[in-house]
Amino acid sequence: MGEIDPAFIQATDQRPKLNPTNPVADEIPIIDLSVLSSPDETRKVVSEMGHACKNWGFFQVINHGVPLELARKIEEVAKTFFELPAEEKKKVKRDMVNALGYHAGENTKNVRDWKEVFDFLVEDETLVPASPEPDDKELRKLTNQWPQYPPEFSREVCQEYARAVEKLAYKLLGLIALGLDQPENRFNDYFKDQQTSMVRFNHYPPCPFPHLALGVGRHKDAGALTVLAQDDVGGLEVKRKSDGEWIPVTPTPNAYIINVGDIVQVWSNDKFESVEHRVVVNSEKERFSVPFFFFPARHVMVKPLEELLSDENPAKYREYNWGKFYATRNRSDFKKQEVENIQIHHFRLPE
Ligand SMILES: O=C(O)CCC(=O)C(=O)O
Ligand SMILES: [Fe+2]
Repeated sequence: MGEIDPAFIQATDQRPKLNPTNPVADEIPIIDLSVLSSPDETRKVVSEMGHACKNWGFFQVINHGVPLELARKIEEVAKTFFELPAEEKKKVKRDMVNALGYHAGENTKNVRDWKEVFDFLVEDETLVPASPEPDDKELRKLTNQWPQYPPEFSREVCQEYARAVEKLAYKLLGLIALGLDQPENRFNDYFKDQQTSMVRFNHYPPCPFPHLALGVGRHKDAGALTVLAQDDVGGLEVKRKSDGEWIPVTPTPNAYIINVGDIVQVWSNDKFESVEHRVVVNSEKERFSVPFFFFPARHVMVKPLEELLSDENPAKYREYNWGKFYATRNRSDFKKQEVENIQIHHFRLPE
C-alpha cells in the first residue's frame, strides 16, 4: 500500500467513519421542479425549499430543466480531460496570476484534498481585484484556459452546459427570494455585469487511505448557491444541523444537489444557512462531480437585505466586498497558510 504523504492526513477528529454502524436514511429533501407552471404549486415548492434551506442548507432537485443529454456530455468531457497525461493537464495549470484551469493540490483547511480539479468561468475574461489588500484598487483579468487536446474535449459543450446550469441557478435564486418574501428577481442584478461564477470538474481518484484522507475537507461554499452534479459513486456528506452528524447524500439519478452558500446566509440574515459538507473517498472507485458555483460580480457589497431588518431582526453581519473576499480565498487556496481562511463569521456583528 505504501506510505501516505502526510499532507493528506486529516486530524483525528476530522477522519471519516467509513462503515457507520447505523446507516442513516437519506433525509435531504428532494424537490420536484416540474410543477412550477401553476401558482399554487409554485407556492408549495417555495415553502419546501424554504424549509430545506433552513433545516438542512441542502436539497436535491429533479425535473430541473437542464437537458439530460447535455449533463451526460459534460460528464464525458470531464472524464476525457482527467484521462490526459499529467504533462498535458499541466499545460493548463492554474497559477498565482490565473486561478482558472487545472489544479491537483488544493488545500481545504490546510490539509490537502485527495482530488484534482479543472475550473472555468461562465463569463470568460472577468475582472477581479488583483489582491486582497483593501486599498489596492488594481484589477486583474481572469481568463479561461482550454486544453488543445484531445479533440473530444469540447469547449462548446462546457459553455453550453454553463449557460444551462446558470439558468437553473437563477430559477432557484428566484424561488429563494420568494421564500424570503421578496420579489423573484430581487438578487438578479448582483450577477449582471461580470458575475464571477464558475464550473468545476472534480475528480477523486481511488484512495488507498480512505480512513485518513478526504476528497474535500469540511467546508462551506462561499458563493450564493451551488448546483452540483454527482455520479453514482457517492461520497458527499452533509453536516446535519440537528445533531452535527455527517449524513451521506445518496446519488439520485438525474438530480442536482443544491446548497445554500455563505452569501445567501448573509442576505437572509441567517434565516437560511450555509452548511458544512465534505467528500469521503474510497479505495476502489474513482468519482466525478461537477459543481457550478453561482458567484456575484466583484463590485457587489454583501450584506443582510434591508427589507428583512427590524428592531427584532437587526443585521447580523457588516457588509463585505465580494471581489476582495474572492481574492483572499484564491490566495489562501494556493499556499498552506498558517491562519484560518477568510469566512463570513469574520464579518459577524456582536449581538
Ligand atoms: O464533489 C462533491 O460532491 C462536492 C464538492 C464540493 O463540495 C466543492 O467542490 O465545493
Ligand atoms: Fe462545496
